[in-house]
Amino acid sequence: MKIYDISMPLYNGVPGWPGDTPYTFGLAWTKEETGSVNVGKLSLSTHTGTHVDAPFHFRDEGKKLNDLPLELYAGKCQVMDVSHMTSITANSIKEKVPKGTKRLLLKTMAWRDRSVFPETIPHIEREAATVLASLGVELIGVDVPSVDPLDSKDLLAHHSLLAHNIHILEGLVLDSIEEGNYELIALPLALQGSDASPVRAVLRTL
Ligand SMILES: N[C@@H](CC(=O)c1ccccc1NC=O)C(=O)O
Repeated sequence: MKIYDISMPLYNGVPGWPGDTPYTFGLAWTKEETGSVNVGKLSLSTHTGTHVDAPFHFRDEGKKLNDLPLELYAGKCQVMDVSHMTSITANSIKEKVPKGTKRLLLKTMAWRDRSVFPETIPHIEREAATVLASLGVELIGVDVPSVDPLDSKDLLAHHSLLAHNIHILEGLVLDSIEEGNYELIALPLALQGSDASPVRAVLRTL
């Protein structure tokens, strides 16, 4: 069965949220030093590359990563092309998303040059969260670093999605993925108490 990798490759210098901990990988021990093995060492933000946000990221009382069910991140999903939109509106969701969609990935194509952090991205409008919830959506994924505008302080989309119990997956790579139905697997690491986690996100055809 074909697996489509929809994760950002991680490498030294991969762009991250401005000012956040840079991603670095190197060898802590080399085979020459140990006589037997190479051993890598990572330094990274929980928001590195393709990642899930736990509610604790933007709400002190919010659930932490290990409080969230893994079922959210594995199962049937729909990919919807929104590449012509500057923001994701309630109407566009109403028109295109069938009732009963539990996981929805939005292909905005707004982050074209992945070697630099984007300057502007489309965001999800507050009213769209209400419509998403009424359709049964529990997980929303985007191919940009945030569901809010990058300079947002109130994080309206994050909060309105959470108010409807909709969880967030960010930084997907959907360039070669066509609209349609797939199986998603994007499991977070078992980071106890965390606000977020990088994931290896993949799609499989049904
Ligand atoms: N809330 C944004 C991310 C965010 O705000 C952020 C991510 C990493 C490091 C710092 C951040 N924000 C403010 O300092 C998001 O999850 O889309």
